[in-house]
Amino acid sequence: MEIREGAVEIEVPEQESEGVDDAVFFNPVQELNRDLTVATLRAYRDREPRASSYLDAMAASGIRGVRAAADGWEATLCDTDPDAVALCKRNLARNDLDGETAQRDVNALLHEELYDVVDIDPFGTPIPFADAAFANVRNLVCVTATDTAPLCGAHFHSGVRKYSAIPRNTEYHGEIGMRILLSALARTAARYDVGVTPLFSHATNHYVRTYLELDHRATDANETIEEIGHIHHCEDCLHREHEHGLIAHPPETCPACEGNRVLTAGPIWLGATSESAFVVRVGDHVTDDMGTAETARELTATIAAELDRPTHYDQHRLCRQWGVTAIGMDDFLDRLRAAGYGASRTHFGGTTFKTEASVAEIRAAALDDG
Ligand SMILES: C[S@@+](CC[C@H](N)C(=O)[O-])C[C@H]1O[C@@H](n2cnc3c(N)ncnc32)[C@H](O)[C@@H]1O
Ligand SMILES: [Zn+2]
Repeated sequence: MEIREGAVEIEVPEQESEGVDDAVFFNPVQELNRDLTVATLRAYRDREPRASSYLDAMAASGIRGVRAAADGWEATLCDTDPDAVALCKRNLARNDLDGETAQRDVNALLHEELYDVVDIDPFGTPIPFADAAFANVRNLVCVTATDTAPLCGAHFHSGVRKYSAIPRNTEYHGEIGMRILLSALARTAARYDVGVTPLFSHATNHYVRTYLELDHRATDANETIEEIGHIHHCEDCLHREHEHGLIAHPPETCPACEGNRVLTAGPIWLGATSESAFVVRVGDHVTDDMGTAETARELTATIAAELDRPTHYDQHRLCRQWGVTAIGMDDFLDRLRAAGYGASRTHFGGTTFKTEASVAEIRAAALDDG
């Protein structure tokens, strides 16, 4: 079956063959992820014009690598599966594009060749590929993680094992998952004296995606580690606070309600998960030939406007807690702003928001009886 994505035409396995064990993988639902990848690579080239080589580390049909090659990247498409590599070759040829292919374990390839950009898009967790990527790549590491249940704390022990961190299943679990992933990636990079700056990160129910710019000095790695710490969350009143540092000092009781059901998550990434100006550029590089252009533009606009805070709130969850009726989000955010607090929507959900106000301050500012 042929499909068109962006500027290229790609042969992909028939959808009916999904149940066939050895079919080359293709997921049409990841089109948004791929469109945003193309836009991010364009924005990144504006930022770092010397970056030219792109490794599609787990290529499957090769759709990412082919789209990057069509945009002028020197693309290498790697997969362990010989059928996938054969399909990658056909898809490059179908679009008259040059590009290398490699039937290799990408961890081995990364230790032999130097690339400016690597795209890690595995089944489940990316952690088995993180060491080779951070030890060897020059500029940018793009990562998808589809194991959201371990990341968010829904599969607690699996999360602890894979990410060497304690996740917590709070009402902002999507953000916890993103920050647990960033923490594990940042700590891995630091082992190679590499610092990371998240340029753009987004989360859906199905996956987390992040783009990390690398800096190759020990001092950069030290600065990265300073962005790591812990979040303390009260299950009784939803108060939360954070502290930087690798050692956690959880309060014995909640400072807001004095309850004793305080959960601690970490080590977790507390720094910015995206760079706002860069995300605006990503949105500018979304083009009308992309099937998800509208969604991609909306998502980048929302993320670019998000306040830089380590957790977010959900108005509906708070209102349930307080036994009051929720109001429209615009009104709700206006009330917070009128009371002097910064407030923004987030991409984690339609009723979610970020603010520096505490739960008690939000209640006072946003409730009619406040
Ligand atoms: C989720 S799919 C990739 C999807 C593809 N990037 C896309 O956008 O459609 C994961 C691929 O990784 C390949 N793979 C698994 N382990 C690998 C390894 N160690 N090195 C290279 N490829 C690997 C699998 O054969 C599979 O084709
Ligand atoms: Zn409390």
